[in-house]
Amino acid sequence: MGDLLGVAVLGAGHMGADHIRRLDQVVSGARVAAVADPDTARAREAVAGIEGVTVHADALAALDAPGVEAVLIASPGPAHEEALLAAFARRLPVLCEKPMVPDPAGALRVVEAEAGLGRRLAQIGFMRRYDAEYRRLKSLLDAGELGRPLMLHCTHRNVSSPPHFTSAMLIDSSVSHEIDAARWLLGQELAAVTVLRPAPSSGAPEGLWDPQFVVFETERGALVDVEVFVNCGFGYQVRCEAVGERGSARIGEEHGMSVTARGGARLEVPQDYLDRFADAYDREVQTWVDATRRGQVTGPGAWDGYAASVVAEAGVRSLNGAGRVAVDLAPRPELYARTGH
Ligand SMILES: NC(=O)c1ccc[n+]([C@@H]2O[C@H](COP(=O)([O-])OP(=O)(O)OC[C@H]3O[C@@H](n4cnc5c(N)ncnc54)[C@H](O)[C@@H]3O)[C@@H](O)[C@H]2O)c1
Ligand SMILES: O[C@H]1[C@H](O)[C@@H](O)[C@H](O)[C@@H](O)[C@H]1O
Repeated sequence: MGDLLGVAVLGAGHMGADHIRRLDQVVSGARVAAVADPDTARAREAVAGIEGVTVHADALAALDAPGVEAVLIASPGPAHEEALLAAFARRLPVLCEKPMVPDPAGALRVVEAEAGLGRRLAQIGFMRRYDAEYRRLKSLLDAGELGRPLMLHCTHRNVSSPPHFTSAMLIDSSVSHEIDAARWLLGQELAAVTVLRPAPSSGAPEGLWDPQFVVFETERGALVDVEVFVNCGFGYQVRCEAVGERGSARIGEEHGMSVTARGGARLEVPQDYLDRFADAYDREVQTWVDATRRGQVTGPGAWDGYAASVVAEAGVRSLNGAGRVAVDLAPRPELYARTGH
């Protein structure tokens, strides 16, 4: 390994371009060595001013480019499986954006491929685990101050959804964060899911079931509810309240600047995830680079990505009329024996 970890970034869209900037300007110990995007103009724009980086239309060509020692996958979810398996074949450590692989069968193939290597190479981009507020809530729950957790009440609102967004993506793209956060905060698997939907908002694109209300039952009898509303129009709001037998704790309320002007006061609300979770993404990628340089994987892994896909797919079946759907996970390979891996 050189002085700086050489990273290939696959996908130079919203997330990929932001990660390229982060690797180049924020994170220490790494450099962008290669970028792949079928839209090569977009890739070139994302690396403008960065030296020593090669641009590729094909993702696999970027993995084989000079100086590549690790991979950051920020292409759309359906492209992730091929990229993950190709990285494993080359023994390259990977940070893969969520959803790891939206289809559970593909997600299981990724788990089995990594388990077959006998060592972890993949970290999944569930960045809320690196958010300061989520970490405080996790510490509080682990310390037992709230007593046994009974419920999590979650809110996940986006100002608007991208044009390609489908009703299923409210669950397998947006709620995938709550699925991972709930599993991590509670240290339990999610055992069943029921999705309800009110009459759609008139602010949602025609045909999109937005908002939705999702209820998870955990394996030890806690409940997790999620309001997901991706065309709310007014702000990016991610909240979570944990209710235990002896207390409750709430995060996500106090973001933005408090402004007093013209005889009134207002609290500015972030408008997107890049703003709300900026520090979390920075900590996520820095931690990944540091661990990779030590030859370790410390963050959420392929099993977490797989579990999220299975739970989300059950949620999509519920959304499509199946009522309460039980979650059926494959046996957990020994490689992922420890919670959160
Ligand atoms: N962690 C988060 O909060 C967060 C936020 C946004 C997006 N994401 C995830 O990041 C990923 C990318 O989302 P986005 O919003 O940047 O999408 P985007 O549409 O803005 O960008 C995707 C880019 O990938 C390119 N691409 C398509 N197929 C490719 C392939 N096979 N190899 C390489 N590049 C390919 C596209 O041309 C496009 O430029 C998704 O998995 C998404 O769920 C995560
Ligand atoms: O891909 C994005 C991203 O994961 C965001 O964090 C989430 O708030 C959005 O709903 C989702 O569409």
